[in-house]
Amino acid sequence: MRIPFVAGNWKMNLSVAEAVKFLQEIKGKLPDPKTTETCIAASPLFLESMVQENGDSPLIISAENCFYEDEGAYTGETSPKALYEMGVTHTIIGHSERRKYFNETDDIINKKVHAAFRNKLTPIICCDETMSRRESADRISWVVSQVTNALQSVTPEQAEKIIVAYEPSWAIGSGKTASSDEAEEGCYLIRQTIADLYGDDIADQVRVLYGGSVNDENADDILSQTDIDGVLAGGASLKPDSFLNLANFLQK
Ligand SMILES: O=C(CO)COP(=O)(O)O
Repeated sequence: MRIPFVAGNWKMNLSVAEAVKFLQEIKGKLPDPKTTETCIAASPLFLESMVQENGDSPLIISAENCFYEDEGAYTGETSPKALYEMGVTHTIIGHSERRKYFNETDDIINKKVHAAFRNKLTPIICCDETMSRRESADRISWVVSQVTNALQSVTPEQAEKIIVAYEPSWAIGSGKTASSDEAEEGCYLIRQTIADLYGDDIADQVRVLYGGSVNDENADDILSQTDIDGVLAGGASLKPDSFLNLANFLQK
């Protein structure tokens, strides 16, 4: 039985003061984590204040990215070791914006997945699909190869803990959500790839999320799909009310 996972990715938005206020506003209003786990991924600048403000609230505090080395001469990078020390438990890895603007390759993403596990962080691995890929014949192999490459040398014990998000970049920030069938198809493909790599038992445990213009109007359709265990929302996670609507969706 997979526990639904509702996550927000704030990207490079809000301020430290706004982040803290957001956590104050949602405190006590989140679902029981036995029924739905909730998570916000934020800038590393905010994370320490957020962990402190969060206290024993069930909200999971995640980074949006981390580097693949623990420490060293890597100016400007975010250490996964320091994230763990700070009380952060999860990190997004391989978001399409990292792939597009920061040239992250599958190889870098795989190294980051290992760095996350080495530092006891749960990776939320994003799998992209551009519109040109969607329209081309190799789109299935593109999704399969991103998952396969991200998981190179990842053990079955580690693999069962990962969270994977299908986030077609043509649906991100565009207001154009994938239809529930398109979203299910992408998430199904990811689960099948994990089954091919690690077997059905592990594939059945891994949470697969959909992300791309999710809001409280389309969440119903998306979350009712068999292979979609939750959402990774950008814009709709920036306001406490709309995040709470998504977080509590399954309790209604
Ligand atoms: O990129 C996303 C989450 O990681 C999705 O962003 P939007 O929900 O704003 O489209």
